[in-house]
Amino acid sequence: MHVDITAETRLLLIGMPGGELRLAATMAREAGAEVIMADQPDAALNILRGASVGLVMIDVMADVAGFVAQLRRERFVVPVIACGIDAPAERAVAAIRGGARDYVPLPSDRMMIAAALAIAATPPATRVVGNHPAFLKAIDYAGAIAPGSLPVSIVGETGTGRALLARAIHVASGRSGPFLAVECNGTASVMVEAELFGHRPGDLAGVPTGRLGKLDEARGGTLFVRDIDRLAPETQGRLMLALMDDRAGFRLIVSSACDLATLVPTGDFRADLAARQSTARIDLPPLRDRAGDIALLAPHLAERTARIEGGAVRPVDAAAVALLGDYPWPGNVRELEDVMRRAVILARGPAIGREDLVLVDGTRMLAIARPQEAGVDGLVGRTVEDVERALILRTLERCRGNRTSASGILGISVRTMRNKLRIFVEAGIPVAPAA
Ligand SMILES: Nc1ncnc2c1ncn2[C@@H]1O[C@H](COP(=O)(O)OP(=O)(O)OP(=O)(O)O)[C@@H](O)[C@H]1O
Repeated sequence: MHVDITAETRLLLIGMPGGELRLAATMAREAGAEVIMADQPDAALNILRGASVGLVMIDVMADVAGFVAQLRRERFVVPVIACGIDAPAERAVAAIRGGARDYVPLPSDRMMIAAALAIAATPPATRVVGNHPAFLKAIDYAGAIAPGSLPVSIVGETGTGRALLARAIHVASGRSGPFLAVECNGTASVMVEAELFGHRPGDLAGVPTGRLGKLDEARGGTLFVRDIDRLAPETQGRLMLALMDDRAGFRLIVSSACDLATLVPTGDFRADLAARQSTARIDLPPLRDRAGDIALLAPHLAERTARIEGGAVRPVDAAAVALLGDYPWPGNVRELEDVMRRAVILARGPAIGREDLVLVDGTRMLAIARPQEAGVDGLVGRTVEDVERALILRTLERCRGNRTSASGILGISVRTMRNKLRIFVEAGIPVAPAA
């Protein structure tokens, strides 16, 4: 089972009292997992109003759709997974249609259920792997500023390990409070506001109850705001006001795709918030710029998934590492992690080999590998313009339409890239849609 539970790990389980699920949850809790239990969706909502939860698991026989609808009404952003023991397939389908992110069939053995719940409620590993000089510089700096409460911004492309580093800073800081995360990218601003600031009873139409915001809940701990460059201007203002209050009592770490200062002149980001948050800025390099780290990361990620999700722990052979090093990784370490998760399942031999490496759409990495011998000779006879166009389109395709990653690989600005693509489109040449 893989669930991206961002930074929080507290698991809320909704299951009938006396049922197998509840008994297993008690066992998982006794073994040290952070599991909160509720008998009914209503009781679960009450818990959510007062405490942050990273993941909700709900018995598929409960009213999943009704529960998810109420979560939306109250603007909660939390993944909901339906689960059941020998449940009929229609219930699972209905749960997904009702808004559950996934359905997880649980084993019938109570010990096994307890183990599955314990995994879901285990904090993600904070081991940070890599030894490229630019990466080490970032890690050393993070270690140096971890103690205390200096505001930190972590700048890097998606999947470069920004959340992992934020958590590592929190752990190294020794702060006793919780580590809580708020996601800005792809989350409606009303939802982000509710997550950050909570609301009082009656503030939301049709919702008589109030709810605690993460700003209050993070007291004594760390609040991690992911992709803060996507935060709406009004919310930036509210956040800045809250931060000016001396009693805030939490450390704010943010991640963004670019240096916040560069967004100030265009009016996309508040100057005061950018300045405050840039007290310490850590730049995480994209994976393609530290391809040497793949030799360390690939086996680490394969072993981690094998241990968490089950599967044999196999080494990664040298040819596979070479093939991985040849790919541009638009999704960075997260994408590599996903490739290794599939490889753990696919591998049959003594080691993970090239044939076990598959992209998200099922394309084998071997099939798209750059022919090593083609070289410049193969280009003789073609015009520079023609070769440039082919290179741009192919790189864009490999980056699945992501303009920023493709232009980074090509060493041109996003603006130049967009201009070129516009010219291609005008000439009737098909261009991969923006990711
Ligand atoms: N240097 C690293 N060592 C070990 N694991 C890593 C490293 N960098 C990233 N990971 C793993 O890769 C995955 C993605 O990392 P993370 O969530 O921190 O990325 P991110 O930059 O916050 O991106 P996004 O916002 O898209 O999630 C996580 O599972 C994380 O544990």
